[in-house]
Amino acid sequence: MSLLTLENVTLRFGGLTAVDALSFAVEPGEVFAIVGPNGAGKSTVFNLISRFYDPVSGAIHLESEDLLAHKASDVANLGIARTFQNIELFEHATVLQNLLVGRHRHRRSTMLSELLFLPSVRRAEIENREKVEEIIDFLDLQPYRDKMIAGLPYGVRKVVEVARALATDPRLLLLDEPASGLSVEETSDMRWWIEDIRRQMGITVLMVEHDMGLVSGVSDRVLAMADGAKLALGTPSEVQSHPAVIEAYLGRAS
Ligand SMILES: Nc1ncnc2c1ncn2[C@@H]1O[C@H](COP(=O)(O)OP(=O)(O)OP(=O)(O)O)[C@@H](O)[C@H]1O
Repeated sequence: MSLLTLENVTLRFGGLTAVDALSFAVEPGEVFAIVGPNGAGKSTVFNLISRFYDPVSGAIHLESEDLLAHKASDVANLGIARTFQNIELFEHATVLQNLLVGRHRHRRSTMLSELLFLPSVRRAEIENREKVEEIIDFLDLQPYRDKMIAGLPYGVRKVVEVARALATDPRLLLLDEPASGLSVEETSDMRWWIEDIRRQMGITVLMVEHDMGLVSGVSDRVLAMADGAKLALGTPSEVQSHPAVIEAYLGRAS
């Protein structure tokens, strides 16, 4: 069974059809990229999956779970985590604190049990700390562990955002332009992080990305969109050589 399925999903902003009868499925364990010119509808697709927007028609499933029956606040509990195009972290908190916030959904305690600091609360706290330390090590964030986000270089913040998403223990990780604003070297590091997240953590990755080097290097399959609709779907090389894709990019450039 596919991990994520979109069937005939349409979303309009007033008269503009931002996503137009779009269907695709993401298989467990794959890295799946969505590419397309500015305004193609890529971020809107992420916002639909995250339940920020309600489609006017169509269906979205996480395995057999009807995502449209859930609110945005349920999405993390279902196992979907995301990063944002414009990094969204708590600026005046440390890396460690930001990651612990990411663990929030794993807190099953009540306020009373927390006040009494019951053994179950203590155990959960230790488990959360261990998980967060594991992610800090995994993404080489040890040197920044106790640093405030506000003072960190942009490239490090991008990695912290990925770390915070991983702290929720997702089955599906949505990365919104993971390479935007990164240097060539940082983009290459990001490629290896994505590869490791898939291979070592077994997490399925769905990303929106403009950097075709990163997309080709790390993706199993690519969906190319324009004007809210599917232009092509296949391996990176199939999609890059697809006439409709070439036309869409050259058309916008000219
Ligand atoms: N909240 C909104 N209200 C109105 N129109 C919107 C809204 N969000 C997006 N749009 C429009 O919907 C279309 C798709 O936008 P979207 O941001 O999904 O594109 P994108 O492919 O992610 O572009 P980019 O690569 O520039 O981020 C665009 O025409 C955009 O102007």
